[in-house]
This record gives sequence, structure tokens and C-alpha cells, in this order.
Amino acid sequence: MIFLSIFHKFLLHFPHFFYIIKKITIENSYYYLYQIRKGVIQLKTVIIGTNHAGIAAANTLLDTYKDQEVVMIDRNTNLSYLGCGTALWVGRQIESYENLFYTNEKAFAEKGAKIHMETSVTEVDFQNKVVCCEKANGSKFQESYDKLILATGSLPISPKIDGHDLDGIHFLKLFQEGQAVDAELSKEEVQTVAVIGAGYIGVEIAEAAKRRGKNVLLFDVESTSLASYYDEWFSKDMDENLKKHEIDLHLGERATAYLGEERVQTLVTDKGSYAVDLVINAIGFLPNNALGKDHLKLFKNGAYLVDRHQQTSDPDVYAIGDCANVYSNALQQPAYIALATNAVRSGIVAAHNIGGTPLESIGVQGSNGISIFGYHMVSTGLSVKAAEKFGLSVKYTDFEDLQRPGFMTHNANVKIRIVYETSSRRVVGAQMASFEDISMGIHMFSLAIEEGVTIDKLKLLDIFFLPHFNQPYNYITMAALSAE
Ligand SMILES: Cc1cc2nc3c(=O)[nH]c(=O)nc-3n(C[C@H](O)[C@H](O)[C@H](O)COP(=O)(O)OP(=O)(O)OC[C@H]3O[C@@H](n4cnc5c(N)ncnc54)[C@H](O)[C@@H]3O)c2cc1C
Ligand SMILES: NC(=O)c1ccc[n+]([C@@H]2O[C@H](COP(=O)([O-])OP(=O)(O)OC[C@H]3O[C@@H](n4cnc5c(N)ncnc54)[C@H](O)[C@@H]3O)[C@@H](O)[C@H]2O)c1
Repeated sequence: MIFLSIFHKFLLHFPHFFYIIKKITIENSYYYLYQIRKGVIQLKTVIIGTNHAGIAAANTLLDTYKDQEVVMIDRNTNLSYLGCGTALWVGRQIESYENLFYTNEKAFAEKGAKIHMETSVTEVDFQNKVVCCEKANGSKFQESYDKLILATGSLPISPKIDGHDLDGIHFLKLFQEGQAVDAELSKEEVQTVAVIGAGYIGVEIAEAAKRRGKNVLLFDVESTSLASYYDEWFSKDMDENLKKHEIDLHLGERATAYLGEERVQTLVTDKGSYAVDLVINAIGFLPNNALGKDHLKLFKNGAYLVDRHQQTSDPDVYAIGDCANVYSNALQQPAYIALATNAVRSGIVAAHNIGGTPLESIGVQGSNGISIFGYHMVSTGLSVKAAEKFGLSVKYTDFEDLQRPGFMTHNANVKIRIVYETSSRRVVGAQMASFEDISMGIHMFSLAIEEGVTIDKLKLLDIFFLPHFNQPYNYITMAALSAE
């Protein structure tokens, strides 16, 4: 031990000379990790991006590995904004945006991090392990690193069609963009709002704009809303729900141009043209890979390709959150799923590995939920449609009933679909919907997918019964029992 310690200190004094030997022999050893964990070796970790993923990594490093030096850099003015709240405050379901931030710059400075907000990283010199930064006032500086965490997130996809740079066309990613949409909806002259993309952001903001009294047109190229998350049996219900609340649905319709002098006045699609006062684009996210795309291996959509430790193809660089791929347990291969939940977990995993505790990600199911005009839908893993797209042969079992026994006066319908692989019979997905809150049940399916549980195992699963919550023949049991 003493010899190794002296040897290692010697190597640290001559880092360049012995760099390669150190990389091969020492950095892979348990003793090296042990020394990091004990704070004998102090690493400097630079985190680029301080939103959900970067915050989780920073908190884990600062709380658990107190001797590590942490530098956090973000170009935005704020951190920790919960985008899930945008539609809620824009739609006035909550009073203000103030509680949508769960931490701030000061909290990290107090924990000992060096934090640079309103600072863009313009370049990373991966060879010399240096990050080049530019502050909002134009001043430039550099930060060296031992380990780098890329947490640069995602960017909304911009449709490259005529007129896309006119005024009155918005995205909905940052807090500031939420503020801009909120201000637009406050204008009397803004009466007709076109939302492009009926995915999660589109459907949520369509509800919000309707709640603000606007005429809302919702467009998607797919034949239903929420097509990436649910099979038609579910998404058709959401379409009905949207129509019932007077949202004008335009499915299977693609925007082709925006027309206007300075501000957008007309939306042109492949099926018609519409007078509009405001456009909100919500057609998905792409990973923000600008800093590392020429140096690091990439997943097929451009996300940084990471292993189960969140390590990229450069061993000193980790990538987390929306800028990296995840491992899908349903598909049993890498995938891309941009969710805050994944961002947080991946940040924790990366930080423990850097801190000296080897930790593998257990993979994800992409569990998600939405609640629109009181109709709740939750899903995890793959829909039948998604499985087919990925070439996975699946079967499914459906069940629909009242949630509680008929004698209960407070009651509502519940629908469930469980999707399982044809050959192995392992569960690969589940979808549930109701006007009641049935959301917690989906977590059980998430675990089932993660653990490779078969549909047959669910048939006689011990599920409690109480009239307040469910029927003696629980809808999960009934769906599983009727599986072929
Ligand atoms: C309206 C909306 C609603 C959502 N609702 C939900 C939900 O209900 N549930 C859910 O799980 N997910 C939801 N999401 C998705 C979730 O917000 C993202 O998955 C999450 O933000 C990803 O976190 P991240 O930290 O990886 O990336 P981001 O949030 O994209 O953060 C990346 C950070 O990196 C910084 N950055 C990028 N490049 C640089 C650079 N060169 N220099 C310095 N800083 C840089 C950015 O300023 C940013 O702060 C929603 C998203 C939106 C937009
Ligand atoms: N409740 C939640 O968990 C929640 C809420 C908001 C956002 N998010 C996440 O944020 C990310 C971004 O959300 P999003 O809504 O932008 O993406 P999304 O992938 O949920 O939806 C994008 C939609 O746009 C449609 N589309 C694509 N190209 C189009 C085109 N040219 N014209 C018309 N429609 C087009 C797609 O068919 C899809 O339905 C997603 O990963 C999402 O899961 C999650």
C-alpha cells in the first residue's frame, strides 16, 4: 500500500511523462478508485450544463465526495427550471412560475462548487483537458479538468420551412420561452394559436392556450396525438378529449410554410392554410452535441454514446441527461429518451463513478405520464406500435372496466394494455388511462420490464383489494389472466 501510494504520488508529479502508464495501470485499479473515494487523490470535475442532469451530478459529487473540486458552467441565467410546470402556469392552473425552480446558484456556491452562470463553453480541448469559456460580458477564461461531464441537454427541433424566422413563432424549452409564450397569450390581438406537434409539449400547451380562452389548432403528422407513447386504443381517447374541449385537431397534416410580413399571419400545411396569430413549435428534441460531436462516438441520433457508467468513448469524459443515450431494458439496446427523470438518474450514476464508487445504470423504461383536462394517461416501455417500429415481435392483452366495484358511487373507467415479447413472454410495455389517478400502477410495470418478468408471472400476482381503490378482480390481474 505504502509503495503504491509513493509510486502514485511520483506519477502525479510527472503527469505527462507517465500519462499513458498511469492510464493503463493505475486508473483502472480498485486501489485508485479507493484513493479517490477517500479523498487522497483530488479530482477536478467540470460540469457543462447545470440543469437537471448537471445538478444531480454536482449534488452527488459535492454531498458524497467532499474532497472533490467541482466547477459548474451554464450559459443560462437560471438553473433547475421544471419545464413540466410551463403549461401549468401558462394555463393558469398554478398561480406563478416562482416555485418551478428547485435550487439556485447560491446553494452550489455554499456547498463549495465554483459556479459560472451566463457563461458559454465555446470549445473543449479534449487533448489538453481544457474547457474554453465566454461570459455574457464577452470576457474569456479557461478551466482545466481531470474529469469532464457533458450535461448540455437538448434543443427543440426547428422545422426548416419558409417563414420559420418570422415573429410570433415560438419554441417551449427554456423558462424564458415559456415567459414569451405567456406574454403572447396575454395579448388581446392573439386569438388563434397553432401548435405544431401533438406530442407531450404540444398537447400540454394546447390545453393551456385553451384555458386562456384562445382558439387552438393542433397539428401532427401522425394520425393520432401522442403517437410516440400510446397505441391508438389510448390516443384516440385523448383525441376525443381534446375535441370535446374544442381543440381543433389536424392529424396527418404537415406544416409546410409560415407566411406574414414581419409577424406570422398564415400557416400553410399540405392540406390547407389557416389564419393564425401565434405558432408554437413542439416537434421533438435533438441532443445538443455541439461541443463533443467531432471527438466522441455518437448514437444514431447524434447523442453522445455512453456505456452503463455514463462514460463516453473518451474515458475522462462522461455524458448525462438529454445529450446522451440511455439503455432501454425493453429493447435491450441503447435508445434515446429525453426525460428529466432519466437526466437525474444518469447524473447520479456519472458522479458516483467519478467519485470512486463504480456504479452501473440499471437502464430505463422511459416511463411517462400526461394529464389533460382531467384525463390521465401513463405508459412505460414500448407500445405495440413502437415495438413494431423497432422490429420486436410482441403480443398484447387489453382490459377495460370500472376501477372500483359498481356499488361505489365515486367511480371511473380504467383501461390497461400490457405488451409482451412473443418469444420470451417478458413484459416490454404497459399503458393505462382513466379519469381517476391510476398513475402509481405503472411503476410496477416499469420494474417488471427492468427485471425481465414474464406476463405469466403477473397472472396470480398478489394484488390487494379494497373497494376504495379497486375491484377484487383487479384490472392488472384481469389483463394478465386473459393474455394468450
Ligand atoms: C415544456 C417541457 C415540459 C417537460 N415536461 C417533462 C415532464 O413532465 N417529465 C419529464 O421527465 N421530462 C419533462 N421534460 C423534459 C425535461 O425537461 C428534459 O428531459 C430535461 O430538461 C433534460 O435535462 P438536462 O439537464 O439533460 O438538459 P437541459 O434541461 O436541456 O439542460 C442543459 C443545460 O445545458 C446548458 N448548456 C448547453 N450548452 C452549453 C454550453 N455550450 N455552455 C454552457 N451551458 C450549456 C443549457 O443552458 C442548459 O441549462 C419537459 C421538457 C419541456 C421543454
Ligand atoms: N409529461 C412529460 O413527461 C413530458 C412533457 C413535455 C415534454 N416531455 C419530453 O420532452 C421531449 C420533447 O417533447 P415534444 O413534445 O417536443 O416531443 P414529442 O416527441 O413528445 O412529440 C413530438 C411530436 O411532433 C410530431 N412531429 C414531428 N415532426 C412534425 C412535423 N414536421 N409536423 C407536425 N408534427 C410533427 C411527432 O409526430 C410527435 O407527435 C420529449 O422527450 C418528451 O417526452 C415530457
